[in-house]
Amino acid sequence: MKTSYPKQDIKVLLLEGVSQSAVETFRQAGYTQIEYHQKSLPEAELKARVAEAHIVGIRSRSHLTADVLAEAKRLIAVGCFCIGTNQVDLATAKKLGVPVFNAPYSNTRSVAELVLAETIMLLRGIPQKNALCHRGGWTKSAAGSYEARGKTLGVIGYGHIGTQVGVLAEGLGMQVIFHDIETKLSLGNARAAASLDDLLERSDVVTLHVPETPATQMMISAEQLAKMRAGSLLINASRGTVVDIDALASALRREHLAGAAIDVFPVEPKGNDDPFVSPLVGMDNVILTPHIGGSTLEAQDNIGIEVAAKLVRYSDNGSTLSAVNFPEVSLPEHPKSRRLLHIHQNVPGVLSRINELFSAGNINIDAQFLQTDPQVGYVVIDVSADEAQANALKDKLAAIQGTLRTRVLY
Ligand SMILES: NC(=O)c1ccc[n+]([C@@H]2O[C@H](COP(=O)([O-])OP(=O)(O)OC[C@H]3O[C@@H](n4cnc5c(N)ncnc54)[C@H](O)[C@@H]3O)[C@@H](O)[C@H]2O)c1
Ligand SMILES: O=C(O)CC[C@@H](O)C(=O)O
Repeated sequence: MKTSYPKQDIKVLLLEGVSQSAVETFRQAGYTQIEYHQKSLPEAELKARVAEAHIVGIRSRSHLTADVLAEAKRLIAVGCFCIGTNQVDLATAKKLGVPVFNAPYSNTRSVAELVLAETIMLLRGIPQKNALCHRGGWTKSAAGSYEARGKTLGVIGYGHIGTQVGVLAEGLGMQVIFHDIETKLSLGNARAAASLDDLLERSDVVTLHVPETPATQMMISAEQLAKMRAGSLLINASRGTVVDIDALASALRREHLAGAAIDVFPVEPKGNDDPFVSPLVGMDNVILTPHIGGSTLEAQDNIGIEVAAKLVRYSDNGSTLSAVNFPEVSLPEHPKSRRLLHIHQNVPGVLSRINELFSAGNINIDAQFLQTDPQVGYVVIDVSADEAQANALKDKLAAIQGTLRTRVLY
């Protein structure tokens, strides 16, 4: 059956070197117009490219702000080929009728493994020993070197990654305590700390696994660092805005903290050719990594398939299951019907005007799916109609006041 919007007309823009598995997933689904960039784009170019695109795929460096999204007149959906979605103005995307998808679990294990490795390295003082050996030095000594066994790991943000870190750390014989804003089921022998301060005061190693939100901005500042135990260690593989990096540098210089492992920074280079600047550069007891917590081939390959498949499913079938900013519907295929999508502001009267259109046109509705949230309504209507009727209906649907987006899928 011919669609009103053939796949070969749908432009897919993929940025930041997302895995080739994403490209392959789009190709296998019949999408041919795929523009691929290894890097993020400067804002003016990003706006120009997004203005042409129907589907945009990014990682953590491309910021889809309200300004950028204002250019995105044709945009159907956004894919974040990662876990974090803080780089997209989700509320604006929703107001524009654009669902945003991500891969909420695909790199969880990769981050957890790195954090576990860093915990051991930091406890043994390996970063500074390694640095000294590279300079021709030799510090064969047990001073400042500890086993992980029996030490307390404080996990801040006990979600997918935090729980995995906790489980792996228990395997090493560590005691795990955690702090979260939600009540969480403890895995293994992990226990909730009484408060963030309680966690900071009791932990030998503190690891951060919170999302970037207004509440987590600078949640570890001078005051919190001062509450950490003398000689303790900090790991941040969450978001750069969560830690006051100058205060951390100062705590390390004063040797209040014995070391740190930092993967994410308040300002990160736009690409691999840009310089990296941080007050932590040159500190031998700090492991610095270029935001690669989730960058393993396994994770990137899985993320490419998962997010591309979600975008294809939405574009082909209308399903929004697991969208992070949008009413979720999981739709069956009705190949004998025509499928129309209507995304609208959730204000009284829109649905009745939609239904009036079908009854006035004497069009039989085979199935109808509706999901709303306080701002947006998403209705999918399967009808017995020919192509011309479906396209005429689409135009009438588009004229209903409050309409954000409408399409004929097939
Ligand atoms: N370094 C990397 O490459 C990398 C890779 C993946 C994810 N991340 C980051 O890690 C974050 C966590 O990932 P996840 O999959 O575990 O997310 P998640 O949503 O499963 O878990 C986050 C947890 O943090 C808790 N939380 C939120 N606000 C909090 C607050 N103010 N105080 C305490 N707890 C709070 C939530 O309740 C939740 O349990 C992501 O949002 C992303 O920013 C980084
Ligand atoms: O791949 C990226 O750029 C981001 C990785 C990580 O921070 C995530 O949110 O999944």
